[in-house]
Amino acid sequence: MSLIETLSIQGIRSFEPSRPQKLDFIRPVTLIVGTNGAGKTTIIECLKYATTGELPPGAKTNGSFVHDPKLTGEATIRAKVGIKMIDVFKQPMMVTRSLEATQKQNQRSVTVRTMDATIKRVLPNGQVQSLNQKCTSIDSELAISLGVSKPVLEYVIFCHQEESNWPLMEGKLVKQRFDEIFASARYVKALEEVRGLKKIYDQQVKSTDAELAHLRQVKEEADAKSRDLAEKKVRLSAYEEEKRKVTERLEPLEAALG
Ligand SMILES: Nc1ncnc2c1ncn2[C@@H]1O[C@H](COP(=O)(O)OP(=O)(O)OP(=O)(O)O)[C@@H](O)[C@H]1O
Repeated sequence: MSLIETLSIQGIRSFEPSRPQKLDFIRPVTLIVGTNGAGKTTIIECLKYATTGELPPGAKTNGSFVHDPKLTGEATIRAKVGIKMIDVFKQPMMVTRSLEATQKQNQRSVTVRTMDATIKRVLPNGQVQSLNQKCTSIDSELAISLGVSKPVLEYVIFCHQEESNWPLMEGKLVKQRFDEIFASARYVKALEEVRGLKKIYDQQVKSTDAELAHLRQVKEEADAKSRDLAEKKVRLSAYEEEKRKVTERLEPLEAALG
């Protein structure tokens, strides 16, 4: 089992951009309590963002996930979310994702860019391994390290409160999400591939059967011909024997005739 030990948040919603704030998660369970607007949802959103790379609903378009640049009077706010965890292989690792929100002059909207995502691992030999999104898929690496797939993290464990009713949504979407959660899409794909291969092999069997029938007929003809040849050879050797006997009788007669 993997375990998230700490979460560090900087410059996300009401979490200040000038320094990171750290939360320690305790075992067996950590309760997050606070008044309205205290930042409970933000903590879950940060956990979801750190583990899946997915921003909360609407955050890409209205930029509200990052601390509002208008509140500090700065054009750009750099935000960072990090988790320290123990992976399924019992190795410690750290995940950091950073974002940047820019408030353009004379524009109300804020543009948000994902800047970087890194994983740092302490290997069993004590060496520190560092991976970033330029050299690997951080989301896939994390799913392996956490031992939980991205759809389970996104739709079940860190499901956003605004999306918690998704099982009651339109049937097509519910099926799509269940397929993702149970990873059935790859089985459907594999099944499609197996069906395609079966079609190809069925056609090959059909044409091989037709060829076999033709070859059987050719073999029967060849067998008949070889039987005919053997008969003819027997008759030929009988004729040759008869010819030899006739020649034997003819020779003294020819000699007598002179
Ligand atoms: N872009 C932003 N910049 C700065 N502060 C923000 C930004 N977006 C939201 N906030 C503030 O961050 C806080 C977000 O709180 P959050 O929704 O996480 O609280 P909560 O504890 O889950 O509240 P509730 O119990 O009402 O669900 C609010 O106080 C909100 O005013």
